[in-house]
Amino acid sequence: MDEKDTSNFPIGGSAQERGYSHVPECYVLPTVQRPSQQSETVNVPMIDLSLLHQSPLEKSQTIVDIGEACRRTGFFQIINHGISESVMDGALASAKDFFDLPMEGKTEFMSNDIYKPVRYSTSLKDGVDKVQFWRVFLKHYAHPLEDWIGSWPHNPSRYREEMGSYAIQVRKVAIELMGAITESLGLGPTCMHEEIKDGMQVMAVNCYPPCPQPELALGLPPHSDYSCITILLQSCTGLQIVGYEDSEWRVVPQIKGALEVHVGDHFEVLSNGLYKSVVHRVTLNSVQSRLSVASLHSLGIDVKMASAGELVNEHNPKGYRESSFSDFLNFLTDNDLTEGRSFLETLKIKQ
Ligand SMILES: O=C(O)CCC(=O)C(=O)O
Ligand SMILES: [Fe+2]
Repeated sequence: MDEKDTSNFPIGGSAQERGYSHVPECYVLPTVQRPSQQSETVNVPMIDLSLLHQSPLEKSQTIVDIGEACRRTGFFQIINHGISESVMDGALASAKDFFDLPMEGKTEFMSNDIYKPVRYSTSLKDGVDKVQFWRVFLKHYAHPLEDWIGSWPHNPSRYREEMGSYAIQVRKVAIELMGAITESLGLGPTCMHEEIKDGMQVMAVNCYPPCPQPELALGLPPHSDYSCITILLQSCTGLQIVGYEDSEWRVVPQIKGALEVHVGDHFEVLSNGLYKSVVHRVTLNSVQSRLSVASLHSLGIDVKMASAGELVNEHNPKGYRESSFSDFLNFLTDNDLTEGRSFLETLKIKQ
């Protein structure tokens, strides 16, 4: 997620250090938006990515399973994706070290300018009476890595190497998955291959501090990602997705070594609505900080995503306007996602 932010609250440190625990009323969400503390765990489809490299039969069944998951929930988990646990642990550990730096180490990246390719900011809103979304984040472009890594934090010293190594590996997985998804749509594995290969990778490195009353606040409000797909690495549970059939929020389980995959808005558009961009949110806990690294993959900044002609017909007429990543950024300058505005809704063509 990306968002415009109006906070001037000092970022970093524990909730207590920031003084939130003294004024608990200031972050309460309206009752209907508060997270239930008894949410069930979602039964997430699990895809073994190594099967894409096995027999033609196993490969084609895996592509069918991926398509089914994109259609039913817009969400699945992957195992045997080829990224080692040490690389994933390194990304989370270097993120933690960055957020743990004293304020002076982070201020140079602090910005609310959503067009900046590297920025550090917060969703902790310091309005007169609302501090509802407890997230600090570092966001940076990541592809081509050599163009951007020089502007990433140089402190902690491990950051560039460890986050960079994860960035390269997760992008490889994303490219393979995007090919499998276009194939599952009947568009072939090389559909938009060049545009995808030259596309953007934006990494949202998120930290959710412990919240003294997690039942009254959220880490991130409900949203879908603008991307084609997002691959998410998390340090502990907290992510929830909403069921299409019953609108219930359910907890995404944390499975060691697995990564989460979200269908984003741009693949809902490409599929002309056959696949669903998953609506998700982040809940908090009172005990530990939660870290996540969301890697968002899209076409080039000004390259428009349109619904595939093959998927538009009299039974399924064109449902979406075309748009690019920069259209999304322009949308954000006038709209606040934390107030429930949705980019995808603006793309829908009313029949
Ligand atoms: O922290 C998470 O689990 C989700 C992050 C997310 O949804 C985002 O950065 O868009
Ligand atoms: Fe997201």
